[in-house]
Amino acid sequence: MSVKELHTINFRNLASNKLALHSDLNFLVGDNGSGKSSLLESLFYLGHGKSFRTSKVDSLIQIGFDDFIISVKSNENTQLGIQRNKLGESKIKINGLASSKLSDLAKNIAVQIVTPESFKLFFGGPKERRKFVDLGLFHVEHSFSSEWKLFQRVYKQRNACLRTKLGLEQLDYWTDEFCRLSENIASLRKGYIESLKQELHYWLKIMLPSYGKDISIQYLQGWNNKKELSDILQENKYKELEKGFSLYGAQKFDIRFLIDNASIEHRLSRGQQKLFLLALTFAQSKLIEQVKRIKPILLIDDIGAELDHSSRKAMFLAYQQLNCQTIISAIDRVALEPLIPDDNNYNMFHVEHGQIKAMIE
Ligand SMILES: Nc1ncnc2c1ncn2[C@@H]1O[C@H](COP(=O)(O)OP(=O)(O)OP(=O)(O)O)[C@@H](O)[C@H]1O
Repeated sequence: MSVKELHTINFRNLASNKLALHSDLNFLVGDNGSGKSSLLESLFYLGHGKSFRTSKVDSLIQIGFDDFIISVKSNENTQLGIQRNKLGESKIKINGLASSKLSDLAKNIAVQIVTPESFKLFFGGPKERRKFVDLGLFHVEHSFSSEWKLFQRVYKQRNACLRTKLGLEQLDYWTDEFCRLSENIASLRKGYIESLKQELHYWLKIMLPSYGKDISIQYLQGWNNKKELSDILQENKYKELEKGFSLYGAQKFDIRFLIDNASIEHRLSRGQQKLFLLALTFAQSKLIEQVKRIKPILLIDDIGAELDHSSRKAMFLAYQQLNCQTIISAIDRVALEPLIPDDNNYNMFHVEHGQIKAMIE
């Protein structure tokens, strides 16, 4: 999918803005605090039903208003919209029809983002890495979403037995289910990470050619992979009862990015790490595109941060092969120079005090 028109009302500092987007490449230029990230956030919100910056919906609604609306028309004639109010109530519309599920929106639009905060993938806790992998899996592996929902239900029930110690006779039942679902989910994740690794190498060859072949992703499934999960849980039964929650299982998975067995963050500079993040996101976008009929939309916030001229050029070479609708923001036009195609086939927007205007180049 590519967005033809994006309309925001009362989202952050963006009052009412209607943007006619280019089907390939779009640039947003504006000073600090003008509203660039907010615009990217609005499109991300439509695709994910949540922000990449906050879990507080109130802070997304423009100060002094009660709700916000984000809607898009696609080049394929799909119309999607979401309205969210201060009480946390959402109204979702897909092609004019009301829907009650945020996941229905995500079935129609896939949005990927790289921001200066994306470094959390290396430096943050496992939560960020789990989110990244599961987002890809949600789009690429159809059975993942239902297996994961089921797993979470069983995980909660098992934890309740461990915590309250009231349903100990039921613990064995929930443990069997927990093991079965953990194994299923671990195998889906493992398969996905194998595909991601292969795809990643293609993009690293373009963006980080001198490191590409030495980079690998290590998958840690959430328990020692040389043992059966059921045996581990049996061995640790009293430890888990003492703690009151599950210590092993699919909820505990993590991934590591390595160069010759050393963590990436110790071997690559900040700029190189950003190129790695972009390569990873491009790889994920490509996998999503291969499986879904919907092409992902790629958002890159503050491209100038961390990347020098030649890194931005390398990113542009890769972008040209990606063939996804992309919106890139920067503080000034100079930061965008290595990315601007000679054929003028792009749209440029200027953002100022929450107002977005198309610029004639
Ligand atoms: N709910 C809200 N209502 C009104 N204004 C808001 C709200 N939330 C945030 N803002 C303001 O919106 C402005 C735009 O923020 P945003 O992060 O989009 O800027 P930006 O253009 O991406 O800046 P930078 O280049 O510094 O990243 C900020 O000044 C912020 O204080």
